[in-house]
Amino acid sequence: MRHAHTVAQVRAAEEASPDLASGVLMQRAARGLAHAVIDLLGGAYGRRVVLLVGSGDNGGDALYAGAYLARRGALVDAWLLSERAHPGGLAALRAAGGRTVASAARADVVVDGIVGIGGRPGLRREAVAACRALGVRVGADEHARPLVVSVDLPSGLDADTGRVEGSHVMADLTVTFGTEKVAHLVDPAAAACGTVHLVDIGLDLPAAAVEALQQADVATLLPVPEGADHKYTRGVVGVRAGSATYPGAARLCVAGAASGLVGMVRFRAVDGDEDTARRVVAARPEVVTNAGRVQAWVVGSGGGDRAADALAEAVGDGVPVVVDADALAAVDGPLAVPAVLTPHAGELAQLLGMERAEVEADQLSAVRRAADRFGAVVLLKGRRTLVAEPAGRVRVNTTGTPWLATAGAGDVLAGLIGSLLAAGLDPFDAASVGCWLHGAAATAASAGGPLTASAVADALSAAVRRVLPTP
Ligand SMILES: NC(=O)C1=CN([C@@H]2O[C@H](COP(=O)(O)OP(=O)(O)OC[C@H]3O[C@@H](n4cnc5c(N)ncnc54)[C@H](O)[C@@H]3O)[C@@H](O)[C@H]2O)[C@@H](O)CC1
Ligand SMILES: Nc1ncnc2c1ncn2[C@@H]1O[C@H](COP(=O)(O)OP(=O)(O)O)[C@@H](O)[C@H]1O
Ligand SMILES: [K+]
Repeated sequence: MRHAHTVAQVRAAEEASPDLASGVLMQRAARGLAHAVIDLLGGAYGRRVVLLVGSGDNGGDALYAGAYLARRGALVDAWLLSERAHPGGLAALRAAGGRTVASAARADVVVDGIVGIGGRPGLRREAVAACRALGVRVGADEHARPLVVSVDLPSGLDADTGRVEGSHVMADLTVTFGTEKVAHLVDPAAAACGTVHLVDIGLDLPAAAVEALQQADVATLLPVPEGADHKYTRGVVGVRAGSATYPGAARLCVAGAASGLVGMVRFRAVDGDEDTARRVVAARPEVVTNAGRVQAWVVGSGGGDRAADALAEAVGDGVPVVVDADALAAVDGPLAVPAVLTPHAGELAQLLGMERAEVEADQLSAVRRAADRFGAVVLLKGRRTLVAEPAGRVRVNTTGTPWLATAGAGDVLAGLIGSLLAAGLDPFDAASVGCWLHGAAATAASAGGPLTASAVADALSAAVRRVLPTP
């Protein structure tokens, strides 16, 4: 599991550490930072390193790491952006042969120690000017540039929210300490961090604010059939998706449900259209289309005008339900059954009465608000899909590829989550394991190239197999 904590949690853990006062925490941080820079550059000797140094301990980390790099033969210049700089770090850098400079134009790597978790969002004018002089991207501008390593957090980001306000550094690599921060995992801030490398400095931390499943976590959560299981004990997932207008959505949702994680998939067309059902069975002969019991329903993908009725009928069955696409419009408060709502940003904006841009700018608070208001697990789809439950836990998904942004991919995801619910996972685990597998299948099927929703569905069984221990 990857964990992200808030600044307040990190501060409290640092205060409680016996190694804070002696400066040992900072030494661990700086050494980890220096090693990450050496790994990135493939060595230190002869490399031109410019440190951008702010007034706080974030600048101190950069200075001590600079001293370490200078001792290994790097040419290290520290550009001090404030009249104050960490005195111990400055002395260490000078003793190692590093220099302080008032400007610089060229570097193999820029180490961004302007501001870390102690900063307010946005960059000051001098910091923006220094970044520009060195070709460090601040926000969306693009030009030829050196590698940029941010210390703890790309300067200018808000550590706790995932929001972006004002200018900020765009990093290739962010080296963080003790634990990840929310901004490392949650978009849009996460998109500014590049690769995130965590250095353990020995902090003792409480439960995380945000977490991200890793393959090992998915392996422990996956439903695996046992000796005496039969198809009904493994679970039956019901799909009420597609319509005469959108018959493809029915097939894609069923394909997501039919990756083999449940004993049976039962399909019912939302508008009762027999043609849709026939086409689903033609594509997937293992799917049954008669009425009967299910352990979870998926409702709404491509469901057209009758999705609200289909949702009401599914809820009437008293089993957990995945509410997707057209059925989301019928949700105006908590449902009578455990539910996973699967909106993209536009659908979540409608659910909350907000603008889409507001949801995209503050994804974490929007998904938390929706989980609280609808008393359900809410999965907000995007590059970094978020899964929130009413009790406050949040997971962020880090698998996938931008090629997954393709029509019908959401139908596959809804079916997959439904199958995990029917197999017995609770809604929070079903949603977060579902988007992890969906992203992993997409990455494998894409292999760096174009992707269709059908290809994602076809790759699901193999993605599950890769997670399971080898027999
Ligand atoms: N406390 C500890 O034990 C450890 C702290 N560490 C480092 O310490 C950092 C936190 O240090 P600080 O609490 O000194 O805070 P920072 O160094 O993150 O920032 C505070 C300083 O930046 C200035 N500042 C605030 N907003 C700014 C902005 N938008 N633009 C430019 N300057 C701004 C403030 O005037 C203040 O002097 C962490 O991010 C991490 O890098 C690490 O060394 C690990 C151990
Ligand atoms: N930039 C991106 N990078 C990775 N995955 C993405 C990106 N944009 C969207 N996705 C994923 O693609 C899928 C799109 O689903 P959705 O918007 O519901 O499409 P549809 O309604 O056509 O099925 C979601 O799983 C979402 O998380
Ligand atoms: K920084």
